[in-house]
Amino acid sequence: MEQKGLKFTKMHGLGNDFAVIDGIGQHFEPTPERVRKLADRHRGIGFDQLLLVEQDMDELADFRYRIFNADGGEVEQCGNGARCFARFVVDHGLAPGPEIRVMTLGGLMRLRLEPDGQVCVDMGVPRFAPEQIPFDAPARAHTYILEVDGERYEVGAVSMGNPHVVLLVDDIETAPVNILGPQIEAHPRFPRRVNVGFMQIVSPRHVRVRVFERGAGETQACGSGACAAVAVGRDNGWLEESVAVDLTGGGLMIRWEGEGKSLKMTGPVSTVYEGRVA
Ligand SMILES: N[C@H](CCC[C@H](N)C(=O)O)C(=O)O
Repeated sequence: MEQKGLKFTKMHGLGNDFAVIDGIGQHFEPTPERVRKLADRHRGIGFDQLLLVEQDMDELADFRYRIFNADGGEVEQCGNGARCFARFVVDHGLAPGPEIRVMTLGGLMRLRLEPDGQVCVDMGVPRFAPEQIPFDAPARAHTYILEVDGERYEVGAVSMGNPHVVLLVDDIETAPVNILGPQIEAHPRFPRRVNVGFMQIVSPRHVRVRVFERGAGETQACGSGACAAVAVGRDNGWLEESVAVDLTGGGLMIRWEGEGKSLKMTGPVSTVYEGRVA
């Protein structure tokens, strides 16, 4: 008997949770209002982002990887989601793996399923030029002064395909994530808004990060935010090439050789359940 409703798989990367939808085997129109309704944690599926699997029309990649925030906006990148995307397409027989190339609005990414079940994502080259973030600043700098509600903050800014700002804090537990986060997310100097990361440096090889995500609020983990924190930290000479990043939901390993090189992120993936939604 033909089952009704949209088929989805609920997954997460360190508690950053997703509804993953096969847009090849079924039709799904990701309108902002439909995504918002599905994202509702009381009346819908509930998720931080919706990930949509599509064919890559210009054949540069194996798939097109589309990402929608809970607020309905389509965005350029999702690191934790990329790990779930790789697991999903192999588990659903859409690709043999272990290497998978995906095209996102932020560019081409290579994903690799590791023998231990983790996934390594080549997140591409971090982009620091203000116009690439985008960020309203006269020139590229290691840090900038951002005025927020009359206060001045020293921040780093970088694109991982999506825009990130990073602030240093002494103690991640007491970081003003939900006070400063929303204010900076919508700051006028970020024309496409911005993900707001808070980083405590424990050592040059170990940091703790929390992120107030653009279009989703604080999440238990943000893959591109972890990458952005390491990129800014390394760009300022505070961090070494391989860094362990502790997020609320767990840990990622980030490796970045430096300016102009690809940044790599490795971490776990979890599949929670399969479902259908009206
Ligand atoms: N909120 C992000 C998208 C999701 C990123 C995050 N979940 C990750 O793992 O990278 C943005 O608007 O750019």
